[in-house]
Amino acid sequence: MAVTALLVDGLTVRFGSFRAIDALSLAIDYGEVRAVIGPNGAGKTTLLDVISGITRPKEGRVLFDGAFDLTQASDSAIARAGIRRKFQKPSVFEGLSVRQHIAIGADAGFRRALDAPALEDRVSEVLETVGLAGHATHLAGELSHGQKQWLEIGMVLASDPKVLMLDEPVAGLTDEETERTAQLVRRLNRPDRAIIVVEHDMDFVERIADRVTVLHEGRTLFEGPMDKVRADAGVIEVYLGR
Ligand SMILES: Nc1ncnc2c1ncn2[C@@H]1O[C@H](COP(=O)(O)OP(=O)(O)OP(=O)(O)O)[C@@H](O)[C@H]1O
Repeated sequence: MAVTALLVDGLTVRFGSFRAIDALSLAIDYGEVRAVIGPNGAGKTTLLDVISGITRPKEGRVLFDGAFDLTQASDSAIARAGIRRKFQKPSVFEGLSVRQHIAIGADAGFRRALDAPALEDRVSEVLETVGLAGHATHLAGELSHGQKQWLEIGMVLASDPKVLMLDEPVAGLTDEETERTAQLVRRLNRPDRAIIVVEHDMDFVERIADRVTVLHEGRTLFEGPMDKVRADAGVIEVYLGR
């Protein structure tokens, strides 16, 4: 039986009189990669902002593990609970090494305190996972755009997240980098982790997502596997056919 990681329940976010999220309800399970797609302004980033504790809703709840209402918690408490996000634009520290970045991610985020050897092991494991082991001593400023994206994913991963949110992870990447990112996201999938990806690249979404939620005007227009999403007349009309 699938276990729900996040339950979004009757969520409404208003900016003035405009409803960016409109009575939205959805559930995201542990063990799944969920893509959230939809046209510009559909409310995708706003949803991630609510889950991260950056934006407060007007109504509704977001329950983590069935009990912890994220809409009542601070962004730091949410991060400490293991709900982590990679923002759209990479913002690495150009003068720090790749290894230092991952160590910061592990040190700042890991839910169990790690002693020095365990921290080293964790950093090496993450470097291997994100494909940057060969660049460990390089400065972040020397990395390509794609490598910076993987470095940021590595920083988040180093904290051992239970919920991992990726906002447009392949924007601006080459086809080869996109393919490597798809393989990486699938590797990050685990039974005790939920992964949420907001992305406009539909071929990438097809490669990574177990299920897809299509948002339109702050509501769910369609939810299901990508082949059903591609075939849905409503989704084609408001998004895919454009
Ligand atoms: N702080 C804000 N103040 C006013 N309006 C906002 C604010 N943040 C978002 N909005 C509006 O809410 C709507 C949803 O925005 P959001 O960024 O969530 O969309 P999105 O689906 O992520 O779009 P995109 O694909 O372009 O990133 C948009 O119309 C946007 O202009």
